[in-house]
Amino acid sequence: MNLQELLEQNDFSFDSKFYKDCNIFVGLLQQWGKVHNLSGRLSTEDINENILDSIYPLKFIAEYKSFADIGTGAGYPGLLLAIANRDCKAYLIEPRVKRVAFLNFVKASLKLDNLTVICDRVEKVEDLKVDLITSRAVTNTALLLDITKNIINENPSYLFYKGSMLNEELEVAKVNQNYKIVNRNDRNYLYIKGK
Ligand SMILES: C[S@@+](CC[C@H](N)C(=O)[O-])C[C@H]1O[C@@H](n2cnc3c(N)ncnc32)[C@H](O)[C@@H]1O
Repeated sequence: MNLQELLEQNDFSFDSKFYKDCNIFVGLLQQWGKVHNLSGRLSTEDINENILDSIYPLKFIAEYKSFADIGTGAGYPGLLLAIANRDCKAYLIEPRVKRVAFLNFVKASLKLDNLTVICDRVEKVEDLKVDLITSRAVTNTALLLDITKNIINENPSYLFYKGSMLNEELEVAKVNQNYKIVNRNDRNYLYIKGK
């Protein structure tokens, strides 16, 4: 099944530019990934599944004008969210130089003018305020809430891509705001909504 069929099966409808951009991303990741060990699985099928995982929350999260993705690695989820919505300001925060070089290469190749890649650990980032924080496979919820304090607007929302340990993490993090968990296969998306 190709990417368009996979996404349409999940009730998404994107224009042809989105699919063209994604295909370029897939090709670049497969080229760079072999040389630089950017991401574990590089088959088109695995990358397509990661693309779906990255953008799936667009079904249920509220609109946002800006977001920062913490620890984007080879692109998930922040790069795909930036491709899917070119009207919002996207910041990808990633300290590893080779990964940052790859993200900037994709940015230039796709002319993603809405995207800024920051080569640093999020704790060290200054002079940035965003509406939404996203993160997948970086650290636990409590720590994510703590290390992103510097870069949030007054009413931030959070979207964390989690697995099965989410309930324990929620207890530790003492999340008592308005939140919801959306489940898809082994994935639990934690969405903490700003006021
Ligand atoms: C396991 S990878 C996950 C990459 C991507 N989010 C994914 O799901 O495929 C974790 C990434 O987080 C980055 N990272 C770790 N600590 C970080 C921090 N404090 N601030 C920003 N990025 C961080 C690492 O460099 C690494 O690329």
